[in-house]
Amino acid sequence: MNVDIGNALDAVAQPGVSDDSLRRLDDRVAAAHDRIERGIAGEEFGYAALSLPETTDSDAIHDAVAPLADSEYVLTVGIGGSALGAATVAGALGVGDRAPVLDNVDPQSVQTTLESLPLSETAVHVVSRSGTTAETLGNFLVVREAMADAGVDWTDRTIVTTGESGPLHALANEHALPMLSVPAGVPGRFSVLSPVGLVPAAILGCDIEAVLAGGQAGRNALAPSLFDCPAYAYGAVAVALERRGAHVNAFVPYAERLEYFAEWFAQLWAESLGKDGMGQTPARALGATDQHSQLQLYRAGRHDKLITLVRPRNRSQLTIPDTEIEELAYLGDTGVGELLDAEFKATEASLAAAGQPNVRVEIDRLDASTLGELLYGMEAACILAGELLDVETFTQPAVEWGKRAARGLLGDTDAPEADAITEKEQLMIEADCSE
Ligand SMILES: O=P(O)(O)OC[C@H]1O[C@H](O)[C@H](O)[C@@H](O)[C@@H]1O
Repeated sequence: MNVDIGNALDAVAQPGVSDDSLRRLDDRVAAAHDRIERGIAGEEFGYAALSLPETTDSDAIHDAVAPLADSEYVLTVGIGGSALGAATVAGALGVGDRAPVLDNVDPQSVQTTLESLPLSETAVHVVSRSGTTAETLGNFLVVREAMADAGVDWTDRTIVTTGESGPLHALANEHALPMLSVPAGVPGRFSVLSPVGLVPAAILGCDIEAVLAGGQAGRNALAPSLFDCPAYAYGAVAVALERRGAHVNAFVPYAERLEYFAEWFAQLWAESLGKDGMGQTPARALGATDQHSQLQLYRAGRHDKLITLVRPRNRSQLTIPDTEIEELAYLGDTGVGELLDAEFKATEASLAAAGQPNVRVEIDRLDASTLGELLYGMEAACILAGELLDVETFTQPAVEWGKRAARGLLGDTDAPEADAITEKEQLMIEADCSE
């Protein structure tokens, strides 16, 4: 993974970072790196995520999924970090269409997904560290019922990844289900390089060892200077730009297989850094598609954004045939991939010409190893950013209030937050549809 921060310098962009600021910031990066290395060495909560390429036991994953190796599909039932990692890995490795995810409680979507799957050929991967997340457990109970209705013994087709205790752990024990662990000390959004993110890919025959090797390459690339470490360069520049007014991070992969990666990054960045009145709002986009929608805002809107452009340097080609249409002759005999690369470079230059700060994140080509390096790099960048912002990177207390209010609405009497719902301030504006 390489990172080009040239278009974030104040010679190009406003807000921008000066050479002097980068050098001063690098002293803080060195101190943060020491803190991170101590956290990794001590297997401290959160920092333990950066040991996963070493601590994840891929043999244990293969052993656990062996009974499901004949599956044509893997349905992941989870939410947040317990679903996005799996979707990101499967999508990036080209098996996303065989690895659907139920990570929302939308009845139409759940129904449509279940009706679309041959449940007798589908492995179900239920993922929840706590084992109590309402959306995940609610969906799982629906999936289990659908399997029974289809005459499928759910215990033959279900694998569980969960914490060391809790209702899901107990259920797996009760029914002798294959079970793997959400690594202790690793928040869900940082757990992709563990069974949480790797089980579906393993069932579908992907090279999870190569993903972990890529993660290890990311581990080896950590260094006490942003000028020697792409991940730290990205994290440090993102913080420097946020401090100068870039309160949005528009994350734009130029590879369709990285579309879920943007979703994964959005949770990682928002849930880790959105604290104490700080944090960049992730905006997910896709190149080249969103050049025809959001680019207008990115180029001509407020200078309150960092645009992160992600691309593989090498990609497959698909020849565009010659055409008799004179105005389109320039397309003839080029490749679709070549067109996408041209649009990437043009968009990058367009943003720079408008003084909008942007950073290029590049991998050689999109494969299992570079995916592992990219995931690891963004995790390390996020942890560094958390150190520089001095926030609690690995917790997410703000998400708990709404959960309690929802449970209160559904009858959980220990949740006074629900009262706020009935006491809502109302000013209803209604259309007058009378003729
Ligand atoms: O894995 P679980 O315990 O089911 O948690 C699933 C998700 O929900 C929580 O609310 C957090 O926001 C996420 O960081 C977590 O990944």
